[in-house]
Amino acid sequence: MEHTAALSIRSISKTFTGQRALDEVSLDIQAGAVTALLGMNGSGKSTLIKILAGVYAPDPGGTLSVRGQDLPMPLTPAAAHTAGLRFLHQDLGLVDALTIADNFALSDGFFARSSFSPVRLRKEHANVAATLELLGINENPGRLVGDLSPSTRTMVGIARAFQHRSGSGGGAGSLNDSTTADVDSLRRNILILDEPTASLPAHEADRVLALIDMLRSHGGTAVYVSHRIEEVRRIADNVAVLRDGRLVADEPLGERDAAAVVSLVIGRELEAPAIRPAEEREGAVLLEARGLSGPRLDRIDLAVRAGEIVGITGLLGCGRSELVRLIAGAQQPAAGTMVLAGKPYTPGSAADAITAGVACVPQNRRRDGVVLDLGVGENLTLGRLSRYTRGPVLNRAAEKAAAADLSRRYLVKAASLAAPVRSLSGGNQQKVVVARAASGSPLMLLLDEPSQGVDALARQEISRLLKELADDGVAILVASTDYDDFVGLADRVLVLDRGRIAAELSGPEITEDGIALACQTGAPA
Ligand SMILES: Nc1ncnc2c1ncn2[C@@H]1O[C@H](COP(=O)(O)OP(=O)(O)OP(=O)(O)O)[C@@H](O)[C@H]1O
Repeated sequence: MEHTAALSIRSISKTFTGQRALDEVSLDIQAGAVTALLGMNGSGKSTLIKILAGVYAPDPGGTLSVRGQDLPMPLTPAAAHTAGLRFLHQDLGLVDALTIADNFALSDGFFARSSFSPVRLRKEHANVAATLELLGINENPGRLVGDLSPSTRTMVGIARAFQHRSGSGGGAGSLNDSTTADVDSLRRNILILDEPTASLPAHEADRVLALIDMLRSHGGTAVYVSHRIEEVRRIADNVAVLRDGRLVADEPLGERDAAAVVSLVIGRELEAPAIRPAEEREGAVLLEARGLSGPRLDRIDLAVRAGEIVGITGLLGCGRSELVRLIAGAQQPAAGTMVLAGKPYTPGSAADAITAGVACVPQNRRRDGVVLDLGVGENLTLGRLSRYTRGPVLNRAAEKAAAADLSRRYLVKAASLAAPVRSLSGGNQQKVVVARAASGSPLMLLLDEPSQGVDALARQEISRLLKELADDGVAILVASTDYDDFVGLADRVLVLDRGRIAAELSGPEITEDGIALACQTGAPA
């Protein structure tokens, strides 16, 4: 393994209005190794990555160099690309309606030309096939991206980042030009991934990690952002930690266990979660579903008691999210009935569900969970303004105080309550969604992948607040593919398999390994 710096970051700072997101960050990224870039929500990871990508200009004074060569500052996206910096952002930037090969061509500016020439098309397909093969991706370049599994899409996104144009001149687009990747391009470029596995189920994430492993075995260099500590332990050689915009650790991962990595990130030890006494879970049945069916669900019977926390998990396509959507009124069942608090429950929309007392934290927070251009405070109290009005008059002070209280309890890090949600880090946006859903005094709270992109401390805090809600009698249903979400939180975990409940775990059976096994075999460990 080489030990030179592939990328040197020197004195990089970034100030947004009213907020210093990065403060004199200096860091060497070792060549031929995977560096995990860690930090709590809002610590500055994405800001640093956007500076490396040439998307944000840093404050004057900092420098960047790749293999000893200074980069022009402020960096442009084109100069970052020329220097060999390659990025995989969370939204992969792939077009579902196009084939893998067309997506490769699109990013390289070949699209318009290549689509009309059968000769070029064949050649491009062969090149794309070679690139996929080099990275161990067993897919036909002619397949539509929309038909790929989530992990394959991510892997295709990585492969595409490594293509480079080679050719024998004749100008861009000549028949001898081609896009391809070879071992040299894997070694030469630096791959920077911003939470590539955040929305992938654990077993799908494994495939992406294996690909990064393979990249390293070819001598490749990667910077990897993740809140999933087990992944970091598996993949990283080095860890660099940002806290409040400052670099506070830059060292080899060594033999650190998960707790040690977490304390490096949060700056102290994470306390063990409190166990809920059993008597808290003995409420009356609040929601009862019978024969609930939909495109992915097959006659589900389910009862959730007041004060109970029930987990729902399963492998890809098991029907987990559909179950949440049916109960949340976002989708209508093909068959089956539901009863909520003793009354028939047939929500025709999410608004109906909320009126009936069922609140939901949806999976896609940017689309369904927050209004990005409204302030943090307004998002927190959205839909609940009647609480802060007397007659026609809105009591702004009461609304503000309620928003401030929620923001404090859910550890939302924002410049101010007036800051638009768009300016928050991903994890902090998620905390706003959870806080709002939980604050409306629901009878039942549904959460779909609640810890996506949320740091370890906030995750534990959300867990603690969910337990408090359950202690107050709220029925809670948590759908997740991150089995760690259930440990120390759920009273029961239901494992779905092809639309049916295949296993149920409770009490001490609820461990990451126990759930993983039940997901694979359909039976509790
Ligand atoms: N466009 C922006 N305008 C104003 N403030 C911003 C903007 N982008 C980021 N910030 C602020 O900069 C800080 C760092 O945010 P950043 O997105 O880099 O965090 P992060 O470490 O990537 O967090 P997460 O783990 O939640 O994704 C945050 O306090 C955020 O509110």
